[in-house]
Amino acid sequence: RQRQRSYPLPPGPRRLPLVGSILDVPKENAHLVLQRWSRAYGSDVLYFEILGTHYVVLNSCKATVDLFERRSNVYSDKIMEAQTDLSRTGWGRNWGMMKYGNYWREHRKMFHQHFRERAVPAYRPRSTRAVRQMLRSLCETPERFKEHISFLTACNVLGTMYGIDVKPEGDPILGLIEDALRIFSAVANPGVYLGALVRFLPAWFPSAKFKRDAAAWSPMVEEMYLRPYREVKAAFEAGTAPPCVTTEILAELCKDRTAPIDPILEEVVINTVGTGYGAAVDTTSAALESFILAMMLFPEAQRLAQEELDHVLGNDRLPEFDDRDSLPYVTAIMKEVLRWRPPGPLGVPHKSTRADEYAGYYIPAGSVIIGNIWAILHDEERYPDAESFKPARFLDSNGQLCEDVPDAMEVFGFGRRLCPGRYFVLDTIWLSIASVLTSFNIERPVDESGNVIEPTAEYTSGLISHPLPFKVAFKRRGCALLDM
Ligand code: HEM
Repeated sequence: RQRQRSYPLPPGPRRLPLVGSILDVPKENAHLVLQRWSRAYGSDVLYFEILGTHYVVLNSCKATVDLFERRSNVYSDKIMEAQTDLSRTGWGRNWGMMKYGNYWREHRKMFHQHFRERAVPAYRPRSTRAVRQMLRSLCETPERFKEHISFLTACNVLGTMYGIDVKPEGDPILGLIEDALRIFSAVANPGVYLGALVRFLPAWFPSAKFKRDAAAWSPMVEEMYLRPYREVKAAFEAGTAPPCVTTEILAELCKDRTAPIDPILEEVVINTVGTGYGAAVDTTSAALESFILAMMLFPEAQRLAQEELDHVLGNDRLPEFDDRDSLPYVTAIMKEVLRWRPPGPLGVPHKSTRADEYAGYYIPAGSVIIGNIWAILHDEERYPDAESFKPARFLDSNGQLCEDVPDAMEVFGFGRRLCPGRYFVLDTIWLSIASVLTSFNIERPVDESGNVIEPTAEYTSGLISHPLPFKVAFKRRGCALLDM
């Protein structure tokens, strides 16, 4: 109370009695509106309130470093229990939304052991196979490129996590995941089911549709977590488990493979691997869809990357991970894709655990703290001409990756909750970009009358933002596919 008296709240939209800023909070493209508010109020820290819940938005890299990193003991909590009520939907197992503390730490430690920088090269052979499968599918049915991208990511992650070889058509596990992820993206959209609204409304109230939806969704999400785990565990007990992260974890935990696992620890295993693939599939697909869109919209960047690839590979083989150091422009394209259209423009909100003061403003305890990844990656001071697609911004005058420019890695979030899958996914995205550009020219398609079809280049709103459906022409190049 003392602090509250000494410092004002950060600036933000009008607040009405009881309901707060409910009328002004955007439901669509919230990242853009929050970025605009920052300019309008002349502050990189904003505040709004809905039905008594405090929201603080950080719109600059400096503010996110100052709070999420330098004061991580206060700003590493998540909002699931208190605001979004995700646990009602079955997504309570998602440790990316879990309360900061020892239980979350156990998940993070287990995951980190298998996805730290030095661990991920072990997964590269599988990723390479998955990327090559995607190239074959793109040759056969290029118009279904979105499905091929989803299949690549699902195949790669499910294979790595559970050793599952998913079927290209009608795989029941894939269907289950897609349904569960659709639920997650919808309910976790900060603009749709703003938690405070949900919590205080009775179930029959039209806006409380969430509560009814949640009850129906819960068994489906639970099944998504349990079914693949149980399959691997049964195979592990029978001594036939495929090599994968789950098998490795089980082997670490059980000296004797038929010995029972401590039930609390087993829950941690189920959540750790299950959340991993949930967190990976949609984000990776969104990034690769944006890559395809960018190549169509910015042909010069595509041409320069292909020149580099042809020079290094001689146009007679596909790229390998070992080629990475010789292909800096391809790496720059990857960074620019993630910067230009970050898959999660508002990241995953954190929560403050005590009252604080920052930049002369009061931040109430229990505030939802949103790091606006979009605003940071479109900050004109750090990325001049930010809306343009310019991979060269990451390169020095010799065309090498430059250490001194911001590297857009805020796309993976902040502080102690920073995405632990980043090394793994950067591998997948890099190899996909290098392989697709080696094998195809990506062009705007033409209709039957020969007119070029322009994409809308618009995006969905939600926790993960995808380009709206668009058409594209993949034209095969050279003999690069011969050794597939
Ligand atoms: C381009 C792809 C990806 C993007 C843009 C991305 C982005 C993010 C972001 C923004 C967060 C929240 C960070 C925060 O709270 O500040 C996060 C968390 C997380 N990500 Fe990723 N991610 C990607 C891929 C992956 C992959 C492939 C995996 C797994 C293999 C993964 C696993 C996780 C997990 C488990 C968390 C929760 C971490 C925690 O709360 O401690 N992500 N990711």
